[in-house]
Amino acid sequence: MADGEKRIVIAGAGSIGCYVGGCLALAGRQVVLLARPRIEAALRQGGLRVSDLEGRDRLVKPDALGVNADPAVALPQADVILVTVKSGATQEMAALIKAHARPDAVVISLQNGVDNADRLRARSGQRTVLAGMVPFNVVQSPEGELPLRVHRASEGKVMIEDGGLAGLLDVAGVLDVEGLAVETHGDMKAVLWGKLLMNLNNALVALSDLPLARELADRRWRLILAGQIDEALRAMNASGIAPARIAGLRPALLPKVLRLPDWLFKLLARRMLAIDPQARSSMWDDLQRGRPTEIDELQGAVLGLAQRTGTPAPLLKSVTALVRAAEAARLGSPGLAPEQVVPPGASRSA
Ligand SMILES: NC(=O)C1=CN([C@@H]2O[C@H](COP(=O)(O)OP(=O)(O)OC[C@H]3O[C@@H](n4cnc5c(N)ncnc54)[C@H](OP(=O)(O)O)[C@@H]3O)[C@@H](O)[C@H]2O)C=CC1
Ligand SMILES: CC(C)(CO)C(=O)C(=O)O
Repeated sequence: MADGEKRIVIAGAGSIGCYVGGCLALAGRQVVLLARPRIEAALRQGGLRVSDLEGRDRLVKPDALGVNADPAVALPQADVILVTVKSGATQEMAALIKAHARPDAVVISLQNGVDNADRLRARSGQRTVLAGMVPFNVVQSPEGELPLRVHRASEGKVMIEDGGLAGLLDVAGVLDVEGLAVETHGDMKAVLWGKLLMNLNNALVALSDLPLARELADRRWRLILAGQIDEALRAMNASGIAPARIAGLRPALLPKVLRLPDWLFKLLARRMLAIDPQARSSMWDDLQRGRPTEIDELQGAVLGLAQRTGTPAPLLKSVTALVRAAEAARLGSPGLAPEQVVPPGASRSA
């Protein structure tokens, strides 16, 4: 079977799943979106609108979309399964894949966090599982809007583990299509830890209620992000983890760039600030929808390293506690000011 004919199942059609699945369907790939009934109904009724920062705005008509809410129907069709559920649902999705997918289906995690591919590997049977990393943010239209719209609000290439599947699957050949740039990478561990450094900002966006571009433009928030990254780099260094470059920058330079005055940051960090004014973070989406966040897989992963290596992490602890409180309150983003996030006595510029 030619790579372009492989059947791709999107396991968890939300923001990332609908964006990736929509681009693939528009490129003529055979795609089935495994969705919750609410999203299934919206897609069947209005189709899927897929737009991006570069000005593309395309519609996949309802009859051109494969969508199903039943894993027993969707998963057995897959040659390739792209897992796009939040980390808290990885285990459940792994069990569904084990129960319903063909043994030769290749599973690819397109999730944040550093160990979702390992979780899938451990629980989805003997299948080949590859780690992936999505660098861009996707904004989903408010519930009820038809057609459901997913907008890629920033840029970047999706990285997927070079799995040495010679002859079996040319990952980039299947997935690299218009609107979705995909490349393989030989060291996904470094890529995922590098991405996690940037994802430490997801919580700040979620706590502040600010769009990402406005939050990053404010040095008071950048100092908190820089402080978290310092703590994370110390814990990673003590654990022998070397994160990959982020937004073209060596990780050690990130805190320095983030601490620059606003005017200089805006000048030098143009690539980091190329973001749609509406984009926030996936953790903000979770707080707004009253769902559990990925704080355990993001700040929590670094806190685990810090605890094991005895490196201090007061800012990461404070941010984690605030996100947990907001999750428990289920009132959406608490709209905190930067001063409310820094623990008493701690320095943002540590
Ligand atoms: N959003 C973004 O911009 C970015 C997200 N990411 C990462 O990508 C991953 C996915 O995030 P995102 O797309 O935002 O998440 P979403 O919550 O928007 O999408 C996940 C979807 O999967 C659904 N789902 C969960 N379990 C099942 C199931 N068993 N069967 C069918 N559907 C299911 C969820 O429904 P329900 O909620 O009802 O359970 C939800 O609709 C996360 O790890 C995130 O961190 C990475 C980069 C950017
Ligand atoms: C915002 C972005 C793209 C980077 O932090 C992200 O990964 C998310 O929203 O989860």
